[in-house]
Order: sequence, then C-alpha cells, then structure tokens
Amino acid sequence: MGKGKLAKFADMAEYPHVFEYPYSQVADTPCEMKGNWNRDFFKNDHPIVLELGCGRGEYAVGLARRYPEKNFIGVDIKGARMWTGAKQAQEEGLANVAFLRTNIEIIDRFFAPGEVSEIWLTFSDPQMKKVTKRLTSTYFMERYRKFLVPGGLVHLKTDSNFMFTYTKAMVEANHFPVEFITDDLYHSGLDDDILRIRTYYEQQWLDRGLSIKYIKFRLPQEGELAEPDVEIELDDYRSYNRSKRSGLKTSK
Ligand SMILES: C[S@@+](CC[C@H](N)C(=O)[O-])C[C@H]1O[C@@H](n2cnc3c(N)ncnc32)[C@H](O)[C@@H]1O
Repeated sequence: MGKGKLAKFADMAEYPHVFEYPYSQVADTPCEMKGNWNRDFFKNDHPIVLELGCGRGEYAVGLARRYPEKNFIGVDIKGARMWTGAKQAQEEGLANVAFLRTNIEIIDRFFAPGEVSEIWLTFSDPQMKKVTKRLTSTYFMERYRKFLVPGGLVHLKTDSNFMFTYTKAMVEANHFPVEFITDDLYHSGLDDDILRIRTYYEQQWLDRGLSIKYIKFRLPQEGELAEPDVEIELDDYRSYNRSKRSGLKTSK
C-alpha cells in the first residue's frame, strides 16, 4: 500500500531539499533563501531553473538528471504530489534539485533579481475564467521578471488549446522574442530532451489523443506589459461548469 498523506507530510518536513512556505503561514516578508539558493543550498554558481506548478516534479527531477550543470527547483502548493519528486530525488542522490511548497502568487518573495535563468510551466491549469490565476498572464509575468535574468527563458508545455492560444496572444501583444513554437510537439521534428520527459498530466492527455503544444519565449525585464484583448474558444473537454451553465463558449 502507498503512503498516506500524513506520512508524506512527515517525510517532507524532514527532507533537507524541501522548503515549505505556504501563504497561510508566511508573513509579508522575504524568505531567508531569497538571493541565497546557490550559496546556502546548491553550493555552486550554476544557473537556477524553476518548474512552476510542478505537481509530482517529473520535469524538475528529469531535467536535474540530464543537466548536472544546472540547479532545479520544483514549486507547487500541493505537498502530497510534490513528495513523489522529492522522494525520487533523495533516493537517486540528486544534489541539484530542490522543492519549494508555496503559492506561485508570492513567488517573487523567494528569489532575488536575476537569481533565476529559466522557468518551466508544465501542463498548468488554463484557468479559463480568471486571467489573474493563469500562470502565463501578464499578472504573473510581472512577478517572474522581478527575479528572472534579463531575457530569461519561459517554457510552456500544454494540452490546452485555450492556454496555448492565450499565451501566444500575450507574447505577441508584448513583442516577446519567441525561440520555438509548435502546436504538435510530437510531430514537430524537434529532437530534444523535452520529448523524453513526460509528466503525469501529459501522459493522461496523450492517452486521450490530445496533441501537446509547446512555446519557448524570452521575457524582457523592461517595458510596460499589456494584457491581450482576445476572445478564445474554451476547451470543451475540461469542466468549466459555471460557464457551461451560463452558456459561455469563449473567454470574453
Ligand atoms: C494540472 S497540474 C500539473 C502538474 C504537473 N506539472 C504535471 O504536468 O503533471 C497543475 C499543478 O499546478 C499547481 N498550481 C496551480 N496553481 C498554483 C498556484 N497558484 N500556486 C501553487 N501551485 C499551483 C497545482 O497544485 C497542480 O499540482
């Protein structure tokens, strides 16, 4: 039988590579790790890569195995999910991966300007009803740019046509440089490590026959950000009960 939630939480509290700061427990003050992740935890000066909404942390762990010259931090609020990745990293003795349990809304409290090189968003909830909860909205870009190196990379991998279309529009509206984009990753001809790591959610969507979309863009540090003014068809395979009841078919 697998471990229960309480046993997982007990493990998490003991793991040296797990940092827990849920919003409900932290005051409006910066975390002591802010600006110090490499000095105090990783003990090197390698670039730091975040996986935001990491769930079980397949990307954080998978990338950490492949790229020992980079440091990875998986971020999520759900501790029982994160435990899977944290345990795996511990069992494999991976020294270049950590986990931060917190709300992404306050992510800028944990990293100093220029401390992070790249951000991965893996199968983020599209949040079709509320743009300020959507992890690729300008609301979050404002937070990410506070600690991302100038022109740092943001990767989004998603099943959601809504999320992908919205993100493309957000990138276009703000003239962010796009490094790669495809609406069908596994038929794009791309030969890259990202094709060899599949997250829990990714596998579920693939099994249902959905194509995987991917965009990689650079986030400039300067300039005012504009929310795109677009009407986007909602994904019909997700539950969005309230909008269904109101007969809503698009995001506007
Ligand atoms: C759909 S799951 C994807 C998990 C994983 N990346 C995967 O592909 O299997 C989205 C994850 O993002 C986390 N998440 C969403 N919004 C969040 C927020 N604002 N703060 C912290 N975690 C968040 C959820 O807890 C959940 O684990």
